[in-house]
This record gives sequence, C-alpha cells and structure tokens, in this order.
Amino acid sequence: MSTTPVKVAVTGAAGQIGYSLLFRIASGALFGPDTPVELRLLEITPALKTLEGVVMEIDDCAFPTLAKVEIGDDPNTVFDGVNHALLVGARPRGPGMERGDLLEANGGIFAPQGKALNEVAADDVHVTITGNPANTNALIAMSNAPDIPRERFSALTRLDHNRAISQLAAKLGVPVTEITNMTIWGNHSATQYPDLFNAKVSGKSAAETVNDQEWLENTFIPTVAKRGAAIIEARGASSAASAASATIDHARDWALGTPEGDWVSMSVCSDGSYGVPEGLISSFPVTVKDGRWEIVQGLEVNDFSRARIDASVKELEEEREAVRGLGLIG
Ligand SMILES: NC(=O)C1=CN([C@@H]2O[C@H](COP(=O)(O)OP(=O)(O)OC[C@H]3O[C@@H](n4cnc5c(N)ncnc54)[C@H](O)[C@@H]3O)[C@@H](O)[C@H]2O)C=CC1
Ligand SMILES: O=C([O-])CC(=O)C(=O)O
Repeated sequence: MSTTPVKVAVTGAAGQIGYSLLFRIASGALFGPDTPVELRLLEITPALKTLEGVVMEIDDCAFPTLAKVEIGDDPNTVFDGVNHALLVGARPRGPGMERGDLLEANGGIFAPQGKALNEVAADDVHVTITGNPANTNALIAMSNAPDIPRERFSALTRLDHNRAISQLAAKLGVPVTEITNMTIWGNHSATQYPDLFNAKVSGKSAAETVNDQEWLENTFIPTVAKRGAAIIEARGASSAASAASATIDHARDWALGTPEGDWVSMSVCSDGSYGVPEGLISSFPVTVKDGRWEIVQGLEVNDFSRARIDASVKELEEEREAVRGLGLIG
C-alpha cells in the first residue's frame, strides 16, 4: 500500500447521500485497495453531532484503507490540502419541484465553497458537484475559484448515464455490460438528453437494435429524465444510495481513467464542442486519461438529437442568467 493518503473532502457528510458515500470511499471503492484515503467531512454546525455519530460508525468498520477522518464546519479548514472535493451538501428537492427551483436555496452554498477551495485545496484538486442543481452549482463554484483550472470542475450526470444503461439493458433483455458508449447531453434536469443513436449494444447501434422510435421518444427518454422525480414519489425522499454510487463511479473514472473503447457522461466546462456555448457546465461524452478528461469528438448529432441538446443547453443558459442575477457569478 502507498503511504501518502489521498485527501477526499465530502460536504453534506451527515446527509442521506453522505451516509452511503462515506463508507464506500473509506472501504477503497474510489481508489482501490492499495491507496489509503483521508476523509475531510464538512457539515453545517447543527449537523456536526449527527456527523460525529456517522464517524463513530465509520471507525467501527476498521477499514484498512482509511487513514484518518477529520470533520468541521469551516470550509477553509476542511478543504485544506484536499485532492478531491465531492460537493454533495445542499437541499434536496421535494415532490412537485424541479431541480432548478433549488437554485436560490442552494446556489449560495457554492460561491464560498469555491472560494475556499481556491484558497486552500491541493494544486491537483478535482471538484465534483452532486448537490442540485448540480451543473449550475458547478458553474458557481468554478467561477469563484479563478486559480483552479476550469477543467477541474465537473457536475454529476453519471446517475442519469447509469439509469439510461439500466433501462436500455432491461428493454433488450441483455446484461448491462453489453451496453457501451452511452451519453447524457445537457443538464441534470428533466431536459437532459440520453442518446441512443451513439450508444452501442454488443458493439452495434443501440437505436437500430431497439428499432422502436416510439419507445425511444415516449418511454426511454422520459423514464431516464424523470427518474429522480419517480424515486421521490415512491420513496418520499430523493435518491441517495444510487446517487452515492454514481458519485463514486464519476470520481473513480476521473481519477483512474475510462475503459478503452468506451466513454462516460460527465458535466464539464464546454469548449464550444457540439455547439454548446463555451463556459457552460454541460454533460458530454468524455474519455479520461491520467486524470484529464477530453470530450469525445466527431459523433453524429442528427436533427432529433440536435433539438433536444439545444433545449437542455437553453435551460443551462437561463440558469446561468439567474445566478448572475443573484450575484453568484461575475
Ligand atoms: N446530481 C445528482 O445526480 C443527484 C443530486 N442530488 C442532490 O444532492 C444533494 C444532497 O442530497 P441528500 O444527501 O439526499 O440531502 P440531505 O438533506 O439528506 O443532506 C444534505 C446535507 O447537506 C448539509 N449541508 C447543507 N448546507 C451545507 C453547507 N453549506 N456545507 C456543508 N453541508 C451542508 C445538510 O446539513 C445535510 O446534512 C441535494 O441537493 C440533492 O438534490 C441527489 C441525488 C442525485
Ligand atoms: O431528482 C432529484 O431531485 C435527485 C436527483 O438529482 C436524482 O435522483 O437524479
């Protein structure tokens, strides 16, 4: 085992997602069995007592990969020297709300956290935003951290990506391992576009294999895009274990790389690829090598896909205007 622990910050550590996420990170699910991790857990002051209880449980697991746990309510202390920051802490939506409705309540969390990361995080910090609305919160954090390269900020659309794989595999009666090259385009919201035209099943076009435009349009896309709301409706609380699992998948692939021949969906700062305005945090197909992502180029975007990507990007532009109006970005 290497001797220098990777320092991983998790915010909202006493919340629902935190309760699944922390144990997975501590057990080695993020960086593997040979890399020790140090957990840096941020919460608001009233939640620190609950967090102390969670840490007691983490201690009780005696995880071999866990080097140390520190908790606190001051981002400037908790983020000091962190290599990975998983920004989860934010209010979840309730029934009947869209994620964008959380902008006013949650946006304000990400400006000070971006500033704190800018001040004290390690030079190689990678920042993943899970708290909703994830894309625009990532934009806020990035905009408040001018010294951290923009490509080190990302938002979670991996849960949508995993949902899309699972729905497609179920429809075709194949194992999820047969599905590759899935893409979620746009925003982590009901406007997101899960793309079956570039996805593959056993190496063949998913759209051609499904051969059912009606299902693709009226069942597949809305099921994936509205899955979060369906879970809130069924569980009375928003997705937590699946969100934690997707956060692990996202951060692991960002750190360790994507498999040869496949890609993953990550919301990253647009360089203008596929007509997405530069600077927006939008979901793309990406490959990762040596901790750096690259947007997959040259994919076919047909008229059907174009209209859906444009609609989701328009929503991201509107959210950007809204947070500009709130004074959270310049
Ligand atoms: N991007 C995605 O795919 C998904 C995103 N989410 C989002 O993740 C967020 C967290 O969800 P849950 O864990 O279910 O919520 P939760 O309410 O159970 O936990 C949130 C925690 O964040 C803490 N918190 C609030 N403000 C904070 C701050 N300034 N600094 C540090 N901690 C703070 C709260 O005290 C609470 O313990 C929500 O915004 C939810 O909508 C949830 C599922 C999927
Ligand atoms: O739907 C929500 O509010 C929680 C979430 O982001 C998801 O489950 O995708």
